[in-house]
Amino acid sequence: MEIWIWLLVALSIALCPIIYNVFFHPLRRFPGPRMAGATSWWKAYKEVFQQETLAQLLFDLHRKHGDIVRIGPNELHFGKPSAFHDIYHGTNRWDKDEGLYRTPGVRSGSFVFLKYKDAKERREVLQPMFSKRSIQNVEGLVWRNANRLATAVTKANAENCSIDLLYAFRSFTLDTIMYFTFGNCVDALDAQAFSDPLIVAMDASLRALPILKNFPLIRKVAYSLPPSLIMKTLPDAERLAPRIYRVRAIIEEQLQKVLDNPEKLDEALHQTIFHRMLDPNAHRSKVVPDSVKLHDEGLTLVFAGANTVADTLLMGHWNLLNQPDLVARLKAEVFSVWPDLEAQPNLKDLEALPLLTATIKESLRHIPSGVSLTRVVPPTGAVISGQTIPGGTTVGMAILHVHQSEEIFEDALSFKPERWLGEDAKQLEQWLVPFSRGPRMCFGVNLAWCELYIAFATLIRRFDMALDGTTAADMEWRECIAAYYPNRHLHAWCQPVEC
Ligand code: HEM
Repeated sequence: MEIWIWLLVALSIALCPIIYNVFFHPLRRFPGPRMAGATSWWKAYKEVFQQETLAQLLFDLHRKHGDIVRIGPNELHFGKPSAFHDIYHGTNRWDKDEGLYRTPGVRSGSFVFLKYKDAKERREVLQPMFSKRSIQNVEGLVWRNANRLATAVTKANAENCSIDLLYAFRSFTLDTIMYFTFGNCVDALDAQAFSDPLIVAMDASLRALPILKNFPLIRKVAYSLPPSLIMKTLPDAERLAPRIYRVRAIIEEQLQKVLDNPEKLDEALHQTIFHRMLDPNAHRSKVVPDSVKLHDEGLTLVFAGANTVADTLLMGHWNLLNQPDLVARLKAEVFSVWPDLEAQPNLKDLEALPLLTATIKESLRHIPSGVSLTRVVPPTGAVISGQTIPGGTTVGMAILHVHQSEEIFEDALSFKPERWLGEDAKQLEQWLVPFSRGPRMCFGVNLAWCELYIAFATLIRRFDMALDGTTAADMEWRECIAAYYPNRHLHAWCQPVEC
């Protein structure tokens, strides 16, 4: 047969799925960009080649196409805030979607378990460590790290340097979650300019996420080789090894220290997460997971717990530093429970402060959560936003579409803590969903709030801060599973207060 006939056959085979997706797929009746319905390459093109955040594009797409937009051959995004509660409802035991949750390259771990059953079993092991009472036991750890943060900021200021607040906050949250997980940490807070190799590596690895998410084959190859092998065999690995391996290698080192010497955990000042992970009685099966599974859990906990809290601190401080009046009122409020610098308050005192609490809520509303948290509709189908959705469809919504909804939040893009102090604040609470909702909602909530109270109070009480030329363009962010900031991000001068 002539070569052109073979080419024609190959082309027809390649076109078959596109023809099916456009003309015969059960989702063909849902509106959206034609290319998005035809092929998953549309999403890949937007996220990888145009480096767009889909959730931001989706504001326009929802305006054009309505409340439901088809953004992949088998995927719908919902834009009406009430749809969030339809999808992430407490009774929905829907699977997480492989397309998104395989991105980190691990198959087990609380965040990435696809099946509710597996997630529930692991949650039974870990959740007791995150209860309000357990978190009271790590309050000391959080204060210690907040004080280390303040010391490092003071030192940098004495050297006439402004502070890279993104890296400073990430160092604080990384040391905290890592110590809480493994009973040891990399001491990122001690690194010059908050640039510990792990902080730099984690930041760089975030930029690879769009490729890893959209190209499963590249992801499989990249993750199939053990990081230790890559680090050993690649010439000049320290400089050349993809940053993502570096992150894994460092976390593996922390875990190995624990596995080699489990009794070392007892030297920690409180119970750690790995105390529980390594206790056979904590598991339903009475068996401790193998070392790969332990590593996967350690990695996902560190990723889930570090950047999210740091992003909230970042967005809060960016907005505060643009509103000096608000900072003055906050300072006065924090001062009321912390008059003497040497006698720091406890978490309970901070939790009673209305303006500080409202500021944290408003910061959580402003976090860059642009990923559609995708779920798979069960075979029986479901009703979402008043529409019947066929079983097997991937559905989701980015939290941003709830938090920036003008239908719910008046002047939604403005940072106004007062909205959480007004008469209708109680009603608004149901629309503050930074930790998501339902059976897969975040179980790090209490730790997150503890870190946020203590870090906000520490910086507000101990420093007079001013922007070091940061502009709105510097604060641009992108996200396809975890946010990163392609520009300069937040830098501020931090002058320690005397008393
Ligand atoms: C402000 C801080 C935080 C925010 C905004 C946040 C947000 C979220 C969100 C939206 C989810 C649901 C993701 C999904 O549906 O796939 C989630 C899940 C999760 N978060 Fe957080 N989180 C924060 C802090 C933490 C902390 C401190 C930890 C501690 C390790 C943590 C651990 C987890 C875990 C393990 C999951 C997966 C739960 C599951 O799928 O069953 N998070 N988080």
